[in-house]
Amino acid sequence: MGTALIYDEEMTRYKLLWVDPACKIEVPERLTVSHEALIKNGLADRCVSVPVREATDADILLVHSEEYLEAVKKTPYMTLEDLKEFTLQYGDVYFHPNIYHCAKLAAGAALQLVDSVMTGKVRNGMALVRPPGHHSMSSAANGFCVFNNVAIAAQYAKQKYGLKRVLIVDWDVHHGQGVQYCFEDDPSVLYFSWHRYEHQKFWPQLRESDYDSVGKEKGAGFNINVPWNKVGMKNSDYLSVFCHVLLPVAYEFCPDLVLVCAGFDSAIGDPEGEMCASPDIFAHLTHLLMNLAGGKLCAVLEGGYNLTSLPQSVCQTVQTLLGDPAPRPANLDGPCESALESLHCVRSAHRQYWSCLKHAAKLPTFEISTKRVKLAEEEERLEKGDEEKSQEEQVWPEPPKRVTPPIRAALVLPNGVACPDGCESFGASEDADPVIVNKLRENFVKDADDCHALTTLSSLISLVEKMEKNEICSGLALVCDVSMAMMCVVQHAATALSKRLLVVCVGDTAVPSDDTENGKTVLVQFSSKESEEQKCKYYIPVCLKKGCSDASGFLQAVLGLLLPLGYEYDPSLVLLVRMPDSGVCDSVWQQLTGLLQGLAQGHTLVLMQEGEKERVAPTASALLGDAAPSLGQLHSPLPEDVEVLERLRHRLQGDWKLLQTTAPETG
Ligand SMILES: CC(O)(O)NCCCCNCCCN
Ligand SMILES: [Zn+2]
Repeated sequence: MGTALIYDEEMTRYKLLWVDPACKIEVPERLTVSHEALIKNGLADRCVSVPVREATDADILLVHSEEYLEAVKKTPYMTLEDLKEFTLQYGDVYFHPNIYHCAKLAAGAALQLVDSVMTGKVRNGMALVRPPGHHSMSSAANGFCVFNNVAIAAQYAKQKYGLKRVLIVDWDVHHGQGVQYCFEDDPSVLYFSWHRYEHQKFWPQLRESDYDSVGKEKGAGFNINVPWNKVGMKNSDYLSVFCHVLLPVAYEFCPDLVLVCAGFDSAIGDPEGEMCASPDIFAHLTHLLMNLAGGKLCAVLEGGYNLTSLPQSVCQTVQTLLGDPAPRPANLDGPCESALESLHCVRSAHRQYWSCLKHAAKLPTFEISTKRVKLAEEEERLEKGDEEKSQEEQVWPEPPKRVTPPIRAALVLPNGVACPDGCESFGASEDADPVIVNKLRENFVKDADDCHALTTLSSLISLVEKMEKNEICSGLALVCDVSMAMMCVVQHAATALSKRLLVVCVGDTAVPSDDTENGKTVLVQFSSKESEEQKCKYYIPVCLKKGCSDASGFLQAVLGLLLPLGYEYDPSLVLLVRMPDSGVCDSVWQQLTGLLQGLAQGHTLVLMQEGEKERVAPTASALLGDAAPSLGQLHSPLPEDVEVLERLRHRLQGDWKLLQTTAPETG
């Protein structure tokens, strides 16, 4: 299934008609440069074009009051003076004779997107709209927003499709208070937002935008606010919050649909956000959400005011929705202290609501609050100092071209095992390098005349070579001895390949720990066997009580340990090894295979035992980028597993900064 793109140039036909410094950044060009970039990069015509429609009164009344709708209906007939007058009652927003029409189209576009996804016409999609929506409230326009496009879409989806749970992810740099107010007592809609806050000094300066607004009554726990108390947040800060807050909770919540308030003013260069995250981070944020809700994801444009980073970020998002592998994340150096403090506060505020956070460190409230006050005062003084510091022009490299290899998935299968559609069957190329073959023979193939093993191994080696050259994206091999095949690839990668290898071993087996010494290989092993304590930074045994058979424990380990570590390590190849007795179930296996493709530009090589031929189809579908099946609502992970995870994170966070979840104790 494809990706929907919803855009109509009618939504460019309104603009600010008077002087208002607060609103001058919200210009029609935001939409035109974004759409033109999609066309220029050949992404628009890879999408399914879905037309906009006007939201009906009934649609709008799902969120807004009748008096507000009636008032807005009058604006097309107002004089300029009346429009100015009408605007005065709201904050940081402007009206225009054509904005009511455009606001109906923006909301209608979101609904068209929901229909396209829910009816299975497409898998996911993006709506390029203006005016944005997430600040508008039941009876008020605000922050350039007139109707709350995404809130209306959530109510519409619940009503029309009987959805039980909807996740709204708001990565815009402003707090979508309109969305929060709409759902704060509603446990069926989980609203997640990060936003520039600066201890309530940044617009809209609301007390209820802080991390302790967790929702009300039945909705307690279903509102997650991550305040950024400093500007300059980077890719590491964003990924940390996804891995340690949003994803664990989102998987536990198990939404039927994911809506994204896709604001790109959280990208570098934006005058509002003043953050430093690069546009390609949105490829990863999108990718990390694409295995929720069976891939049903609707992204609706909110903010984004830098006419260079906005189109770049839009293209990164749409290209990922189309299934293209994400670019390797630029050098991730760990979250900053302010971000860690916010992370700690949010996890602590939600401990009581989400079992994945149950063991999150508590907030020493007294100490943290006084520390925060001290910090804020300190910042106040600094702020005074650099009042005149204007926003220096930020520059950043053009996001890398994301070329998809001609072969998406290559499979090395024994005779008689069918190769699923979309995959290429891969055999040892005749020109297998004799030197390598001989070395294999010596090192790995026990009885030298076992030509079957030899051909399989040389197929593996040439497969790895072709992945290295980006001729093949991912691979899957059924081998007679998984451990031996793993050692062979590790050995080859360590010597022949110049880059880093991440080995993810699912299940018990002896692993080549000596090879992890050289820092070229990181090996993470999930098993139920306590392994002898390895002090090596590069061999990480994750011992789970029920091994990989307990979905929630295993998944929390993947989200809270493997992913952050994998992002920080930034391998050029991921080797995913499934041991015969791993006990991992198909849906968890597919989630893992899907999530890991956010690393190494999707270069994932899967090794499985020959006997597991019924695993070929589900694994191949994950390698082809199909969304993994939903895991269902996860029960609490076993306390022992959470304990193991916390201890591991604590032990490793000195070496792996993205594992941190609390600010280092300051002296
Ligand atoms: C959709 C959105 O979240 O991007 N709207 C942002 C509204 C910002 C209002 N304040 C502007 C002050 C000018 N420096
Ligand atoms: Zn914004």
